[in-house]
Amino acid sequence: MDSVISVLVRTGIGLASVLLLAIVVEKAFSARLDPREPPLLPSKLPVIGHLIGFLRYGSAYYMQLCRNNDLPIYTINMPNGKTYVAGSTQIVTVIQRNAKTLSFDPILTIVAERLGGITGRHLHILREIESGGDGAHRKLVHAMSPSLTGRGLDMMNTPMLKDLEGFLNELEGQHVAFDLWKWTRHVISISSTDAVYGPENPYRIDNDQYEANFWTYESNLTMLLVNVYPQYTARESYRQREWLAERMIDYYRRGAWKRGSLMVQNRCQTGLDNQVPIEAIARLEVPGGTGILSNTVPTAFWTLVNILSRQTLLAEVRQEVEKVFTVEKQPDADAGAGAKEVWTLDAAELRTKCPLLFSIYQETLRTRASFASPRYVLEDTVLEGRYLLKKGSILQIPSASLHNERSQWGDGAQDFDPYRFTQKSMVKRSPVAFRVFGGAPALCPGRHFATVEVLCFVGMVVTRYDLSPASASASTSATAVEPWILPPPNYGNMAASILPPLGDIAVKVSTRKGYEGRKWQYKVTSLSSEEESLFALASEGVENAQDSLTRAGVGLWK
Ligand code: HEM
Repeated sequence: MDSVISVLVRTGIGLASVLLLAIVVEKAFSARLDPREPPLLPSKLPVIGHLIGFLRYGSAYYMQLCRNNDLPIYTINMPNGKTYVAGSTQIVTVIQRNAKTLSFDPILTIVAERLGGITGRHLHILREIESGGDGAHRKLVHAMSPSLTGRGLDMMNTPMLKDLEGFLNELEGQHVAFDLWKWTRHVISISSTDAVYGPENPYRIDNDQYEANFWTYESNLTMLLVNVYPQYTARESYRQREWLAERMIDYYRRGAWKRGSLMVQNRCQTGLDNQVPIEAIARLEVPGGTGILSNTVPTAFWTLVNILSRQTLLAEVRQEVEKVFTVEKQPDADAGAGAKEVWTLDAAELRTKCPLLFSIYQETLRTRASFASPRYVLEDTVLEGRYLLKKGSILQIPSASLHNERSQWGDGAQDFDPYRFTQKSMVKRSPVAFRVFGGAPALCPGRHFATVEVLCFVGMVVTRYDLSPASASASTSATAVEPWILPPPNYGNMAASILPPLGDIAVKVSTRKGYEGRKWQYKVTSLSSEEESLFALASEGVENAQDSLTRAGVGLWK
């Protein structure tokens, strides 16, 4: 008994000492804060309180802090140093004007080293110039943008849509319940990566083994990012990373990249021109998979279930999308002397003539985004003449707090309103209020590709099929009707800006009555430059985007 008491007493003294030490450190930290720096936001548990919040909720934690505080920008104390959190459109507008000193590039280096496993001389070549490197990684990223618009985009859309066609045809033969999340993940993973990597797509290796290993790696990045002897502390994801890297190195060494998309070719050629060894180019593709897939897959999933779970909305979307199909009769051997109807969905028309579907897509992104854009402060920077950001600190911009700002989105800012982007809003909105694809200097180059893919996937699924939830008890019954219960987001995922669901969602599928026996296909037509600017969204030539959207009658901005 005595020994139990003495253990309790010792533990109590130990905890009290740790707490005391933490309070002293926190006090010392606040004393070091320059009065011009954003105000300090203490955590309930000194020193590690914010870290615990971050580990629990990921980037969504920054949004929660913003929601509970009225400050446009503040400072929090993290074990790795000072972090500023900017959560108002007003301050983010100013931040974007300071893109030279508030840089994304050191983050690219962290990604290359910790998530790609690149070290030594190879890392030095990639590292940002401001930290003494050769700056090649930024060049590789810049090389992507031109190949993800115009002809390069069409070249990727063609195989991606061909794959979608095949996967969606297979659903006709699906007579047992299946997990809608895992199915969507597989369909989008293979369709996207076939488009990116071409006929020798590594994701298809060994019966899609690369795909399976990639998702295990992707969902366990935290300890790799922490980077303390990752071979021991992040054993599983470290092993997956190396396995994935080996396959990518093989793809590049064989020259398979020359048969891939313009995006892959441009990246690789730019790397070679800048003395980046082929092994390092290949290794970058491992975390590169998170760029291509980690947001597109959940966006496709949530957009789809946002529609399927609302019967009236589903009927409206079907009516809208059906109008853009062209229908032709084709002689059909299976139908004897009869002819088969061929229903063709033009990807460009879907993008420009379906304002409701496009609105639901944007609203899904707005309400589901939980990402914080990280920026590294390269030089002391003063915002609005009053907030000093000190060199060497990290700045986080949680998009979700901008997406919930009532001055920008009105009283229903937190509600999912499928019609939000179809109307001319009465609220005058800042261009940075919608920040799903980030902003200068790191605006997402893949947004056009992702937009086409998600709209085409969702538009075709809802037109062809009835999908309904199947509970475990009724999973094989064709008649039971279950209410949709959407899974919660997985806050533990560090890779995604649009969080994946936590858990399964079993559904059953059948071809819609009256829609059987048709042939379904997509058609790729190029976007006009005006149409492309529909997808410019936030921050990319903000003024131009706003003009084009207004001309096109899309109520994104006012
Ligand atoms: C719905 C799908 C997608 C969403 C929501 C999304 C979102 C984002 C966000 C929030 C950022 C960070 C920007 C910042 O920090 O300001 C980003 C960057 C990036 N994304 Fe995407 N993304 C999507 C699809 C894609 C696709 C399909 C690709 C590639 C084909 C891609 C490639 C990239 C790259 C390379 C960057 C880094 C840009 C830079 O450093 O300049 N993304 N994306």
